[in-house]
Amino acid sequence: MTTTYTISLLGFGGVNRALAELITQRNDEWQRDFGFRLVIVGVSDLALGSIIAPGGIDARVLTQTDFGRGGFAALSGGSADPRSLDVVRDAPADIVVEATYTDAITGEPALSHCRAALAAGRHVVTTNKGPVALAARALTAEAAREGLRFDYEGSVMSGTPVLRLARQALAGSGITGFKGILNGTSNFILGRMEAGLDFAAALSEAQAAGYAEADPTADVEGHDVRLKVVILANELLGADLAPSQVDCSGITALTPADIATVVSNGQRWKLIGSASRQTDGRVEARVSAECLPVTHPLTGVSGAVNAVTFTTQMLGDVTITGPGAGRIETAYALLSDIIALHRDRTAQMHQEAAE
Ligand SMILES: NC(=O)C1=CN([C@@H]2O[C@H](COP(=O)(O)OP(=O)(O)OC[C@H]3O[C@@H](n4cnc5c(N)ncnc54)[C@H](OP(=O)(O)O)[C@@H]3O)[C@@H](O)[C@H]2O)C=CC1
Ligand SMILES: N[C@@H](CCO)C(=O)O
Repeated sequence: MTTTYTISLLGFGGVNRALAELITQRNDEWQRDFGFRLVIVGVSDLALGSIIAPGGIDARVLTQTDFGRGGFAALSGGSADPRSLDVVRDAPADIVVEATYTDAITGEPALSHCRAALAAGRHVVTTNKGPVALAARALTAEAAREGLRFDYEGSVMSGTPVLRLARQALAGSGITGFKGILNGTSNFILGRMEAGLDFAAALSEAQAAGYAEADPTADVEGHDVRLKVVILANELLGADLAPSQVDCSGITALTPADIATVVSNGQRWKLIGSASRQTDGRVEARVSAECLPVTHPLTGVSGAVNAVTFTTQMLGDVTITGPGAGRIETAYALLSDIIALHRDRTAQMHQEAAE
C-alpha cells in the first residue's frame, strides 16, 4: 500500500529547494522502501511568491525553472505575494515543512507558521532553530494534543541524527552533559584560515556552499551554536534555558596570527558549545572559542563537519560526528522526520486494526 503525503514548503531557499530536488529524484525509491510518496501542494517564499495547488505541483518545474522575483505568479494557483499563512491554512497539506530564516530573538515568522500549521491540523517538520530553541516544549505539546507531530532533527547538526541518537539509542544511559562543535560555517572558516585565507574570503566560501545563515553574524558570533545548545540542553538534560541565559562569544576576535600561532604549537581553535548538569541540579551552558590540544577528539573535526560528545553515566563518553550544514544534508533531516512520522502512523494503524 502506498501513502501519499501532501506537503507545503515554507521558504524556498537552499534547504527546501534541495528537498524538492530529492522528490524529483527519489519518490519511487521512497515508495518502494518505505511505502510513501511526497506531493507538494503549497509553497511560499518571500521573493518568489506563493503557490496553492491542491492537485499538486510538479517538483521538476519548481526546481528547474528560473523564477524571478514574484515568478510563482505565472503558475496555476500562483501569486507574487508570499502569503505564507494562507499557504499554511489553505493548501491541503498533511505536513508543513518550515525552512524560512532563523530568528534567534522572536522565532518569527517560523513560530507563527508552526502554530498556524498545528492549529490547521497539519504535522510540522522544521530545520528552523528559532521556534525549536524558544518553544519546542509548547509546540510538541500542542502537536500531541491534536494527534500531530512536531519534528526538528535538522535543527542541530543538519541531517546527522544527533537528536534521535540521544533520545532513542542513548535512552536510559544517563546523559549528564555534552560538548561539541555545532556550527559548520565557523568550523569551515577556522579551517580555511588555518590554510591561509582571510576571514572574509573564508566566509564567502562557506556562503557559496550553502552552510551560512542568511545573516552569517549568527554563525561567527556563536548565536547559532547558542540556539543548538539550548535545544540539546532543554531536550536531553531537562533544562529550561532561554538563549539569553547562555554566555556566548564567537570566532570574530581571532586574528590570523592567533590561528597560526596555535597551529604551530600543534593546537587548533574550535567554537565549542557545551552544557552540563551540576550537582545542585542546575544546568550550566556556554559557547566560546577554545584552543584544543591535538590529542583532543574534537580537534580533528574539519570543514562543515560537526561533532558532539555526550557524557553518560552508563557508557562514559559517546561521540557522534557528521555533516553540520549543507543543503542536501539538511533536506535529508526533513526526510528523516517524515520517515519517522510515516513509521509512527503505520504502527498506529496496525495497532488500531489489531484492536
Ligand atoms: N543551510 C543549512 O545548512 C542549514 C539550515 N538550517 C536552517 O534551515 C532554514 C533554511 O535554511 P536555508 O534554506 O539554508 O536558508 P535560505 O536563506 O537559503 O532560505 C530561507 C528561505 O526562506 C524564505 N523566507 C524568509 N522569510 C519568509 C517568509 N516570511 N515567508 C516565506 N518565505 C520566507 C527566504 O526567502 P527570500 O530568499 O526569497 O527572501 C528564503 O528563500 C534556516 O532556518 C536555517 O537556519 C538548519 C540546518 C542546516
Ligand atoms: N548555519 C548553520 C547551519 C546549520 O544549522 C551552520 O553553519 O552550522
